[in-house]
Amino acid sequence: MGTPLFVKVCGLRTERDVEAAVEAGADAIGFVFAESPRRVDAGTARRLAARVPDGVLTVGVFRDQPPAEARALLDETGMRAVQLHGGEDLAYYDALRPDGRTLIRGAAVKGEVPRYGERGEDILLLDAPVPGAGEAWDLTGKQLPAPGQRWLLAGGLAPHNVAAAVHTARPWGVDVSSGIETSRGVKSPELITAFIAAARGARTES
Ligand SMILES: O=C(O)c1ccccc1NCC(=O)[C@H](O)[C@H](O)COP(=O)(O)O
Repeated sequence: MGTPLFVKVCGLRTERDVEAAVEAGADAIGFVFAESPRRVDAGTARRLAARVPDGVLTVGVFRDQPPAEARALLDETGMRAVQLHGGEDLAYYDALRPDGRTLIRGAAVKGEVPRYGERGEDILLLDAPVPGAGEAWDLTGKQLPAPGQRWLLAGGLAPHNVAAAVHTARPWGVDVSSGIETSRGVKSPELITAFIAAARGARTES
């Protein structure tokens, strides 16, 4: 059996969905503060994050928002990690680094695959060009991060295809949003549970 796969579920907005994710064994739960149908306000995020046990990362997701705005929301809601999903530069990462939160860099694969560590990130999340759109990117011929580097495969994953994607790409972890929804922005506890089980099953077999 290899290293356990890290599983992040993103864009949760209800207690029911957070409970399903925790119960199923998610490693990280993302709360979207960027412009999105999945966006949550600070009060909702704080209330939901309070239901997440210490061992599970709570992740605030941002896209090109001023660092001061991001820091204020992260502090107010008690997030343990931050995911930057826009064109944030090294200076932006450096501004948040002293806070001690896990830094996740959401990077779009458009041609060449972005390299791990270019922003000093703890985790690199490789995604399709439009985040949260449920679209996969083509892995064919891509130079993926080296084994042992902490990177998440994202983009169009779902319970029915995550195992095959893990076998092909051999990521350190996976991230999902659209594939655990019944309609845009509406998560399904059953799909959350099925996704986490399918992802974990894939790594166990490898
Ligand atoms: O989910 C969003 O709406 C979103 C909006 C703005 C920035 C980031 C966003 N999501 C980031 C994620 O981590 C998604 O889970 C990831 O892009 C995968 O999405 P999907 O292809 O829908 O599974």
